[in-house]
Amino acid sequence: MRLTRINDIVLHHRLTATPSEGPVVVFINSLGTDFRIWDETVARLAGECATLVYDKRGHGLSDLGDAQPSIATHAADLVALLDHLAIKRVIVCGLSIGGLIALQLYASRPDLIQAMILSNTAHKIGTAQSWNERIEISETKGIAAFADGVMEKWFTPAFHAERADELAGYRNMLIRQPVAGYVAACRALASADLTQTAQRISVPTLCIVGDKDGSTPPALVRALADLVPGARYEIIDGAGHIPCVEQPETFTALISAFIRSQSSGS
Ligand SMILES: O=C(O)CC1=CCC(=O)O1
Repeated sequence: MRLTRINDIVLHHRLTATPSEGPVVVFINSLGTDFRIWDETVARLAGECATLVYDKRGHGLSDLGDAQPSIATHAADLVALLDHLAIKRVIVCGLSIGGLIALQLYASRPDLIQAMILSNTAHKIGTAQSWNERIEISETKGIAAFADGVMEKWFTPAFHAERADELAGYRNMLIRQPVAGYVAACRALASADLTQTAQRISVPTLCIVGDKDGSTPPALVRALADLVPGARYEIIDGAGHIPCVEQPETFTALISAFIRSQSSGS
């Protein structure tokens, strides 16, 4: 693990050893999570490609900074992190708000992106009203006031019934998230619309969604895939909003095949 000052904030990140060949895949986490959500994916990809995970600004161990960050601020942080690590080209995999950051990275620095994996995300997520309501409850009552509702969106009923310990742990991850960082991300989401960027993408793109995603449902992710020229669209059965946690084997198999197809050019 590394803690590095970038763009005037400390960013928490971890780069696995770079194999001599093969791409670097960078993973961008979702609202209210930190980079531990990628643990199973990173472990399964070991030996196949290098992986970079990091806690975006205001999440996990990373600082928030003084000003309200936009999606563009988050993308600029990733540009600076890649620069710091001397990484010139990546396959970017963004979950939810992480997908918006990936799209923004493409808008500002397409030269850095070899291919994109957009998991459980969309060109626009929620409405200004829905995010403002969440901000208000976060600031007045705390994240715990709506955490159970969020868990219903993140994970399927089967996960709730059969994996109670993991559910408790991920609920803890959400409610221990600093409110200021959470609210700042909600504000960034409220004004983000990456529709035009999605329409301009000219790198191979894979869109993934859980069949029971309550935050970015299949129809919304399908709409994103329809915007991106030539994008592939895959549904993972038995997953909610965070398939890398709920169905890591299927999730990794999908992205692994996509990564291999980038190396072989198929
Ligand atoms: O918390 C949620 O509802 C899920 C979510 C929306 C944007 C994001 O990053 O996570």
